[in-house]
Amino acid sequence: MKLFKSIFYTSILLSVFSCKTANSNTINSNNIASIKTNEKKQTISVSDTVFENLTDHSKDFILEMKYATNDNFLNSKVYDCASCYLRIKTIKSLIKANEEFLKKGYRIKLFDCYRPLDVQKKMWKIVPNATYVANPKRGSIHNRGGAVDITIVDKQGNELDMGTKFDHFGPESSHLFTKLSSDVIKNRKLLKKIMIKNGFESLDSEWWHYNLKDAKKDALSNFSWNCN
Ligand SMILES: C[C@@H](N)C(=O)N[C@H](C)C(=O)O
Ligand SMILES: [Zn+2]
Repeated sequence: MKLFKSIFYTSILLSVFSCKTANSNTINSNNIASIKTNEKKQTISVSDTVFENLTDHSKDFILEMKYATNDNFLNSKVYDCASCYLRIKTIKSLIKANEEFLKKGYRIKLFDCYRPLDVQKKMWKIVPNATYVANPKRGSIHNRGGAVDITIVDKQGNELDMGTKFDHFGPESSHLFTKLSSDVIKNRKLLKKIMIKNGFESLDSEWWHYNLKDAKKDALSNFSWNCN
């Protein structure tokens, strides 16, 4: 009888324990897995479209945000402060491109990043020419957080010779313009090659402008970033 009782209670204990273990394992593994999956899904979709400050992700860029100064074709400071906001997917591709430049002893200098739609309208009033300024009715990829205006600098911070200044609205700025020194052609080619390799496309008329390929369908924005 004693033996029977001890077998009976032991089997009850074992079954409760195994049931709990199996149950909690199943629940835990399912829940954790699904929560993680959900979190992962959310992280991927949110992080790729959200706007963030480039310098929160990398300090390896040089910023010379021209529209935060009076030294631009508007002759007016149209940004409150010099920050480079972009969608995270643009930041990711830009960092990869910059890593390639760094390996070669160069880095990217930025002249412009995300640009509010109202600033695009101001630009269009001054230069209503879609070769050089995107029509705000359609919007620029800058307004979608997917375009950058850039050049390359060496270890001393000297800009490589690209043949014209940034925002020179003339044929000499075009990738198709050939009456340029071999150095200029080489420098433009280097910029283009690395940017295209990392998910960007060039604009024929402006050697400095690059659009993230995967940004055309993103929404136009008009927010101004916080300067504090
Ligand atoms: C204004 C110039 N820096 C520029 O970015 N032009 C392109 C075409 C744009 O406005 O998208
Ligand atoms: Zn541009």
